[in-house]
Amino acid sequence: MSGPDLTKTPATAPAVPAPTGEGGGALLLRGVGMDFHAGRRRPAGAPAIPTLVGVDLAVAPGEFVCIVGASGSGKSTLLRLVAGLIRPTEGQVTLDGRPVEGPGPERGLVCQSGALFPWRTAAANIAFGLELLPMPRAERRRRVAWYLNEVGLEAYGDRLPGQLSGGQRQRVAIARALACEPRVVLLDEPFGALDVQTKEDMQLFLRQVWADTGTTVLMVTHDVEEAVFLGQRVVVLASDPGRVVADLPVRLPAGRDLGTRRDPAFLELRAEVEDLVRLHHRAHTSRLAATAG
Ligand SMILES: Nc1ncnc2c1ncn2[C@@H]1O[C@H](COP(=O)(O)OP(=O)(O)OP(=O)(O)O)[C@@H](O)[C@H]1O
Repeated sequence: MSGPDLTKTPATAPAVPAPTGEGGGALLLRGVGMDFHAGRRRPAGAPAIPTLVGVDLAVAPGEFVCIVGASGSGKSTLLRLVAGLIRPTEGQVTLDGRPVEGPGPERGLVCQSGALFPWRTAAANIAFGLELLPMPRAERRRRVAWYLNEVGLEAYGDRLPGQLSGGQRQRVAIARALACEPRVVLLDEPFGALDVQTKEDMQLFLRQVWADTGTTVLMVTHDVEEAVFLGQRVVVLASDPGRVVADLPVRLPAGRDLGTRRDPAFLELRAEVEDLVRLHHRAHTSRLAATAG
């Protein structure tokens, strides 16, 4: 993986060394299970089946892994467990050998809506996480400038989120997550709300940012094409209970462009993953029908 492109650093902002993946980012889920109602009275109508069971997943430092699966298969739950927003009822999540016990700056989360602070400018949004870290003000300013530049928004630092397009807002959200130089970036359907063209641009942009920073990426998407285009591996979840049913390597060149989508290897893997998602979705809906009947 290449290092950061320092030629892109603005004259006013000396280069901030970006993470290279050598600083860690090894994620391990061992026997992870999540039952939201464990040990509590189950609310009427709540499913008796746990959300996730027996999830084993290893992500190497600097790897880009995508998770796909039908709606309700537990994709977001898995990401929230890794983010430390919720604790598993079974098993353990570790980052570089240390148990994940809550949120932390070494794991940056980006969700579909971006969730920017509407009263803060783009630059101030990116600065937010840095303000919580012990860091001289000049260093914070340098990092904000570097990441604004990295996401191609150096001219937009003073804009409020309401004055940015959807794609620009997501770029700010990604820059905000990256600015703390996390060992792992967690992305939950980050481009789900964007139009097709902007989504394609953002996918290319994300591959570039990943190549520049070398950070580990774990991304949830329901878009199989996006997962195969972006990931080095695609993990497929099935529902009821949510579990891993496939973990497939993406054997495509590292330098991906829009032509990659016409590569026979791409088309073959996309079809294989779509079939798996469909198969497990059908099995799920027939189980529901049988229960209702
Ligand atoms: N806080 C919660 N309390 C109870 N159940 C929950 C909670 N969060 C999620 N669930 C349940 O866990 C299951 C998986 O939800 P999750 O959002 O992880 O799925 P998903 O695969 O991300 O779905 P989608 O693709 O529709 O976003 C669902 O049945 C959902 O109702």
